[in-house]
Formats: sequence, structure tokens, C-alpha cells
Amino acid sequence: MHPRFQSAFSQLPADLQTAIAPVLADAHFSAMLSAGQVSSLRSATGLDEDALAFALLPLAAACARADLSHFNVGAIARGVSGTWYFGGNMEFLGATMQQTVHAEQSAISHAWLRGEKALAAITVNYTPCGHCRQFMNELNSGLALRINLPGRAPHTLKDYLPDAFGPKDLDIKTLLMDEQDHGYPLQGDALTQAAIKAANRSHTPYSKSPSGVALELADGTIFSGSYAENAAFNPTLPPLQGALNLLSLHGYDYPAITRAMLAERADAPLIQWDATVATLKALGCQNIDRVLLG
Ligand SMILES: O=c1ccn([C@H]2C[C@H](O)[C@@H](CO)O2)c(=O)[nH]1
Ligand SMILES: [Zn+2]
Repeated sequence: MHPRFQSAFSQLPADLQTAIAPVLADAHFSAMLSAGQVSSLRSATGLDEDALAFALLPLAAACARADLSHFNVGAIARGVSGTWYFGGNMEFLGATMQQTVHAEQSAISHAWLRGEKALAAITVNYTPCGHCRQFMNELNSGLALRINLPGRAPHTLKDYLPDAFGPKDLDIKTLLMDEQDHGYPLQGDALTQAAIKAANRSHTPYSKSPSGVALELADGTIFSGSYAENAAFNPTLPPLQGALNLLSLHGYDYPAITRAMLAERADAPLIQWDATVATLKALGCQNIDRVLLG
């Protein structure tokens, strides 16, 4: 088991500990649970889905990288496929606060990048901040997304975001997690291709500046992240954050990154290059390249 889970694991109910121990055994556990695993955990514990998600939250919060605040937020995004995706907040020392990933964004980006088509619910250990409520309002689940918080009755995003501003106000009909393909041809090595594939899936209706980042690790693993824009612009999740989030959720640390690749258009109105390089340098990665889409 990855050491970050040890303390949270030891506080789980005994039946849940026994049932989930084999899943956590791999130090690079993917931080997601298939529908089959969820159903086995339910039979082992007798918990319904909502109660099981609450019981698992300490494990999601253990995925947080809150090196500045030491305030660990955990979220579990529950996909319509039945797969559950953990998320934890990420803070990057040496970068800016704007680079932070909230736990809700972490879980949602995780689900999206793993191919989930829509979310049914999200369970979080703290009340979602305004930025996260706005981020969630970009999703194709709309205001119907169920939000479960400890000690509260289940609500929907509509309850937490009354009088909402969103994609519709800007005449945008393609939503976050809708299938998208910007169609840029693949080129180059595996890392470059992964970055282009990530860019092709990016949600970028506002700037029309697709981008993706792929990170190669010392053991050869590649994690890639797609850019996820937001109608209110600031809650946007940059492509590097998507990739770093997957890397961290899989139990890797930043020094494992050997090479980074950003894919974007040279003539795009918004450019990721400088922010991507700045954040990666703060994490100790100097080997950064860019492939131009087109
Ligand atoms: O809804 C919220 C509110 C805050 N945080 C994180 C962001 C930052 O890392 C830390 C302190 O705000 O908690 C979340 O992940 N989700
Ligand atoms: Zn938030």
C-alpha cells in the first residue's frame, strides 16, 4: 500500500479495511474503483452507495498534495458508468496560487481523462467553494449533478448554485465531458502523440485554443492531461494540472518526471507554454518541449 493511505486506512471500519486492502495493495493503485469493485465493497460492508462513498472519503483526502495549507480535501466523482474516481486538492510550492487544483476539479478531471462520459454524483468532505461550484457548472450533467456532503441531505448543483452563470450565457452548447475531437493529426514519438491526443479531447469552446500536456516518468509511464475551460474563465483547469493530477493520484511524485510535452497551436489567442514551464520548473522538471498543432 502507498504510505499516504496508511493513516486513513487504519481508521476505516474493519469490514471495509478487509475488503479494500487488496485494491490498495498496489503502490500505484489508480485511485479509481470499477463498478464491480464498488459493488463488492457494498456487499462486504452492507453500505448503500452514498454511505460507501462517505466511508471512502478519507482515502480520497489522503491523495491531496496540500503542501501549503495542509488542508486535505477529498472528493469522489461517481460516473454514470458506475466507476468512482478519487480526487484530492493539489498545491504547488514555488508556483502561484492560481495553479492550485481543488479536490472537486481533481476528481472530475480524473473521471473525464479516464473516458467517463458524464457524472451522476460527487461526494466531498467539505462544502464546495464558489470556484468549484462554477467549475461543476461546466459539466454535461448540468445543474442536476448530485452533491453529497457529510452530515447534510443530498442536494443538486442547482441548490448550491442558484441563479447560475454558465456556458449557456455564452451560447456554448458543447459541455465538459461531452465527446470532442479537434482532429489534429498525430505526429512524433509516444509522448508527443499523447500530448496531441490530449489536446484533441480538450474542452476549449471560449478561446478555441486546444492544448494537452503529456508527462513521461522514469519507469516509462505516460500521464496526459487535457485543457478544461470554464465559462467564467478563472476556474479553468490548465492541461498540465490534468496530467499532474493523474500522476499524483497514481502514487507518483514530481521527481519521477523525466520529460514533459505540451501540444498547442502557435497562433492560438491563449498560450499555455509560459505557465506550463513555470510550474514544471517549480516542481524540478527542466526537460520541457512543445509540439505545435496543425
Ligand atoms: O471547495 C474546495 C475548497 C478548497 N479546496 C482546497 C484548495 C486549497 O488547496 C485548500 C485551501 O483552500 O483547499 C478544495 O479543494 N475544494
Ligand atoms: Zn473549490
